[in-house]
Amino acid sequence: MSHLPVGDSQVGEVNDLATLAKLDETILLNEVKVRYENDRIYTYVGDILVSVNPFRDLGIYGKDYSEMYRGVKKREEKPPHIFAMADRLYQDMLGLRGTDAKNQCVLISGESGAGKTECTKLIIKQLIDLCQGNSQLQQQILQVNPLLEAFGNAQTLMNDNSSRFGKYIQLKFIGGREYLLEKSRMVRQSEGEANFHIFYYMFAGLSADEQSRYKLQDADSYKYFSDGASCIQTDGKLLKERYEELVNAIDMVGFTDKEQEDMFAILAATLTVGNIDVKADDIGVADLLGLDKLEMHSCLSCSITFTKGEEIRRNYTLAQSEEARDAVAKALYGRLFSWIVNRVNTLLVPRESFDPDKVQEIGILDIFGFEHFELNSFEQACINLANEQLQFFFNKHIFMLEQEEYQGEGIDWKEIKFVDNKSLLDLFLGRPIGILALLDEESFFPKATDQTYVAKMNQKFGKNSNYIRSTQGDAKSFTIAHYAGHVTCDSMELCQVTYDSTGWLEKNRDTLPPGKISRTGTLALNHKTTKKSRLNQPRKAAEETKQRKL
Ligand SMILES: Nc1ncnc2c1ncn2[C@@H]1O[C@H](COP(=O)(O)OP(=O)(O)OP(=O)(O)O)[C@@H](O)[C@H]1O
Repeated sequence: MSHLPVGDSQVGEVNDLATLAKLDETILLNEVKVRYENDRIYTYVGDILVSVNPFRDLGIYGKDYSEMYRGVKKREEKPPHIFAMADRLYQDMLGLRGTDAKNQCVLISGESGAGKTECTKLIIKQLIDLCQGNSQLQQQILQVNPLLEAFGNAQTLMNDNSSRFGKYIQLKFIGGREYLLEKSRMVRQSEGEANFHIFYYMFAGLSADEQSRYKLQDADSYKYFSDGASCIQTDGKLLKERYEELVNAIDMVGFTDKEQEDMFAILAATLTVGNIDVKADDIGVADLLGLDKLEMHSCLSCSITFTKGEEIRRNYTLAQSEEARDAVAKALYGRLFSWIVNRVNTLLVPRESFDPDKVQEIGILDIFGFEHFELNSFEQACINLANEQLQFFFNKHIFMLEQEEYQGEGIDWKEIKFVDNKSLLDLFLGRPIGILALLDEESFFPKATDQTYVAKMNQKFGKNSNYIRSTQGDAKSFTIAHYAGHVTCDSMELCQVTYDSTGWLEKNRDTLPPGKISRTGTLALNHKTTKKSRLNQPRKAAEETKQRKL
């Protein structure tokens, strides 16, 4: 069916759109739409599998389907399916289709709520079924998702279970890496959005005794629930079930009881950090963190630098103290999350000895999708830039390399036109002058503000076709014409996202009051610092920004 020329086939009947005699954006969208209306959510376009989120159970992921897509010899024999993708990855990794055994990689891309994480889970599920390996290990791997989702996902306006971190999962040589956890969510959430799921599960699931052991107060009293915590009452039953699934997952993956207790103690303390009254002397949460109260208070109220052996103490303004407090909470949560990911990797390393050079792997990259809200901040800019980079990679891989190959082989080929987003990447990543380089530069100047940052951008990028300066005389916002995400907008023009620069400098600095968190659960604050080390902080921020550029 998939090889019918376009003239003989009905719209929606072709499984692989790359086989159509003519394919443009309108035809592609129409084909996918008609297939979707007939519950065919998957469509091939050459090597790519297009998936449309049905938002309902179509009954297509059970054992029967898993069996149907096992060891498929010819892809055309079966309708497109995510399990077919998994089967092909598996066969190619092992060299079962007549080619050399090779490591494989899947890149899953789409806007927020498109179904990327579900696709990731389905691929892992099918790969595990195909391996038929150690059943305890299989179960452990399957439990990693609910665990990471509890700590790394949250309700947003686009998706009730939105991933707020990117992940790259490596199967076989088991391991995972996290990218860019949205730590700012720990301390502030927009209207209609929520903190990370784990906090709500914790209140719904912990017994009264446990809550008192962790010194938890009434959920409504915590300032880090910006939009309230009423869901703990209204959705209590469901949240309790989720808590039980999570505790089961924690056990299955292999965390000890002590580690589990430590996790909840740190979560409770992190939440409590938000209620510190920086103007008052009493910092009760220091006890929860095992810290000296005076030391912690001092750390949140002033900076101390040493110049030529002389101590210079500068009191923070109220806003600076609050920033320092929130930075502690973000660092605690961020490090707890990293610790969990690292611990999962350690716990799931196969026990049998293996030669890393020979181990084949399948990598699955699932990052957050393009975001375009009413209010877009630094997090949206980072997420959208990551999506632009993926799109660039995709364009390069699919169009440019393919065309180069045709040219190299002297094949008569009419050049395909595609939208190249390189100019946008240059706008963001250019050095020495790009949006992020300027942000690093401004983060370095003590007197810089979010407004001076935007003013500099207006001056530097005023003539860039992807940069639109605000016409409102509003010095705090700017607009970017994005390539990624444009199908989510009304027209097929570039998607214009207006970013509000409030807090960008601070978020980019991501300054923790000088000191260190030595290990999860122990925050060793030491607010004495030297002039040199303070000056190094923007550089550290710049290094982290570099890491964010996936
Ligand atoms: N194949 C599917 N069948 C049925 N429902 C689905 C499917 N894929 C996704 N969904 C539904 O859509 C919701 C959103 O999907 P998912 O969380 O995978 O989106 P996402 O692209 O990862 O979003 P984000 O970028 O915000 O993390 C899921 O919670 C699920 O209810």
